[in-house]
Amino acid sequence: MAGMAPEGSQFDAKHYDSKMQELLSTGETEEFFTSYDEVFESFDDMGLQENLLRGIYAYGFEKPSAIQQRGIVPFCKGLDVIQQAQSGTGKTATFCSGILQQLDYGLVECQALVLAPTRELAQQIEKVMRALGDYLGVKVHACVGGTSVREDQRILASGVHVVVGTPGRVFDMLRRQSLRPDNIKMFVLDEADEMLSRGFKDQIYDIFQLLPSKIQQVSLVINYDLPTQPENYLHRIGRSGRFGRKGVAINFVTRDDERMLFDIQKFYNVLIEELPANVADLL
Ligand SMILES: Nc1ncnc2c1ncn2[C@@H]1O[C@H](COP(=O)(O)OP(=O)(O)OP(=O)(O)O)[C@@H](O)[C@H]1O
Repeated sequence: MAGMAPEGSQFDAKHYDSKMQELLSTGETEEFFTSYDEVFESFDDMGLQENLLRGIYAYGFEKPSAIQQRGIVPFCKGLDVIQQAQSGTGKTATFCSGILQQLDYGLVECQALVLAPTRELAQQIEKVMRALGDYLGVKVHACVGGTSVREDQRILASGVHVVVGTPGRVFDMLRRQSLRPDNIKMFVLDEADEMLSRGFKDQIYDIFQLLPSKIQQVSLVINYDLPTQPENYLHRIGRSGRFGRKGVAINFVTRDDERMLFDIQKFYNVLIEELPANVADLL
């Protein structure tokens, strides 16, 4: 997991900061920041599988939302992605589509793991994944606390492509080897800010330790304000990426944030591309 110390089970902020300073001073930030500016105004233009498109349209979506226009394609290209968007802007469907596009349906093994902070949210994501992937025949299961462990084990043993869950139960399933991590290649941390501040940090770290080392990560951080100090921007978006790996950050900002956005661009000497004027019009 990003930014976590290789040894020990705690995020080591000091180690992280010194690594960041090192990275910034060598000027090798290009590898780290990739401004992804491609916008796809229709689902049809994204190169998605026919049966995924059918699922998307059958679910009632006609036009992708702002985050979907920018977030689905980089995910499908296998990039590590960080997506920041306000609540209700369509981020769930963004990562669900990205996962559904990339699954190997001939292999009924868990290939994508999504972690969410609450049982309700995990179950909601499961429903969206199942609906969008209806024509693809996706097998998805929600592994959450408060449900029968036996039943979870039975469903996992019968074979699934995607597991959506809360950290405690997911770790339990991995520990019991009911959930085999060998084929997991995509990892999504939904509401990453919430999860990392809720005391899930150690559990997430423990889970991540059990996953294969080459894995695509997506962290979705919602309702994220810009930091009050430009120096902290990299800290925030960088925390979910790995050193030397490429990623994409999409920021939703208001007029009040313009000054800070300007300072951030100046501080890092990067250009953050503009976002659409009105998200609501796109939904
Ligand atoms: N392209 C779209 N067209 C129409 N409706 C959409 C589209 N994308 C998402 N929606 C709908 O908008 C609502 C919010 O979407 P979603 O749950 O993905 O957003 P979210 O950012 O994950 O929200 P939250 O943070 O509240 O969970 C849902 O009812 C979803 O079905």
